[in-house]
Amino acid sequence: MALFSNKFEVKGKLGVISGASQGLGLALAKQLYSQGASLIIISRDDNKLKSACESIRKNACEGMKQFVEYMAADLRDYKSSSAILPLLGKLGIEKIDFLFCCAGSAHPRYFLNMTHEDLEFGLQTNYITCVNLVHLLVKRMIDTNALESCSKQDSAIDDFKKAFRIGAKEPQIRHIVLVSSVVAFYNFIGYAEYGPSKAAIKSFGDSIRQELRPYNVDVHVVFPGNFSSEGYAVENKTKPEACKVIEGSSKPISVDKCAGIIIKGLQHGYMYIFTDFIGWVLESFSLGLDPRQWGIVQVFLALIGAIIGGIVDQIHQVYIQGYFRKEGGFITDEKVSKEKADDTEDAEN
Ligand SMILES: NC(=O)C1=CN([C@@H]2O[C@H](COP(=O)(O)OP(=O)(O)OC[C@H]3O[C@@H](n4cnc5c(N)ncnc54)[C@H](OP(=O)(O)O)[C@@H]3O)[C@@H](O)[C@H]2O)C=CC1
Ligand SMILES: CCCCCCCCCCCCCCCC(=O)[C@@H](N)CO
Repeated sequence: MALFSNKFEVKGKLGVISGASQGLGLALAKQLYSQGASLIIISRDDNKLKSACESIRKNACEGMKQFVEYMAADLRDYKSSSAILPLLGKLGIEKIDFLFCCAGSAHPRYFLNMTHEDLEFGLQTNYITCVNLVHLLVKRMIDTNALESCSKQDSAIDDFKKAFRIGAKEPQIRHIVLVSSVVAFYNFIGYAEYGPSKAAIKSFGDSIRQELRPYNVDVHVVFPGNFSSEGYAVENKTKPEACKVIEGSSKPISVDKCAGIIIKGLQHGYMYIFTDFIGWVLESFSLGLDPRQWGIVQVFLALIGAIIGGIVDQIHQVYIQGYFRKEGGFITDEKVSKEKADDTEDAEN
């Protein structure tokens, strides 16, 4: 007997997942496929996509007629990404039931060592890939009949009931899931190329959640802490030590565990989903007009955050001062990679 009504039932449904050739996107695809969904996965690399489809198919749901297809496209480029539309036509797909935007990557380093290409790459890869795909598919998700049940004579009570889906039989809700990061609530050294794009995803999600709800589309934003994916291994190669120290409270979890937490959060109907405690705490510290999870507790945490937040930031600032002093001033990327090489050498001896 389920303790709550599942607000994210995917059996027999069709979903699109970007960034699903590896990492979180692939882990989500496997779990959703095992729950009976059919999928179209999108990323750039054809070979990675082919092997991802094979590994997804190994998780077939007993007795379900389902499929997994892929499209290779660089989602930074709107024109080539729009090939998803004729692909849907070819597959005879009218409507998409859920969309996960997982494409993205972090390349943490010192801002003083970043090139403008690094900064542009970060924005394109983390923000534009998300907005392009949502823009391309949203009209295949909205329920254009939903507003027909409203009439000009409706009262404010009727609006309230419709906004909170009270009374009427549960309409079919479709879901857009945007993957941001904990750094959207608190950014720090090393993530100048990455954090702003993740904060932009939060803001983008907040805007379209308001606009799309009357069309029976729920927009969720996921704020993962660290998890051990291929991307996480890559980002740690350039991540400054100071960045690792500050994000230390976000211990990396497995990518499968992360995917499981996200799907559970969607089934509970959360609009904001966190994969570790510190992410939920940091949202509480900057609650504003955001959706809540254990809202009463978050309000008390917001007060605590208002009191100690400034002190925590000053502690980090003093730490950075000492870090640079010990490093002897300006830290170049060469120095960082030499540090890594020395570490590896020490480890091997
Ligand atoms: N790992 C972590 O600790 C955290 C990660 N996140 C976020 O979660 C998401 C998934 O992370 P993770 O699994 O670690 O990432 P990975 O780097 O392991 O995988 C990223 C995926 O995105 C695809 N991708 C990258 N660029 C593009 C592009 N321009 N167009 C289409 N597809 C693209 C890649 O495929 P291909 O190379 O074939 O294009 C790959 O499938 C990312 O948005 C990341 O920022 C958030 C918080 C923590
Ligand atoms: C009392 C409260 C004190 C708060 C102290 C501050 C803690 C900051 C934790 C930040 C965790 C950031 C995880 C980033 C994950 C990510 O997105 C990267 N792996 C890129 O992929």
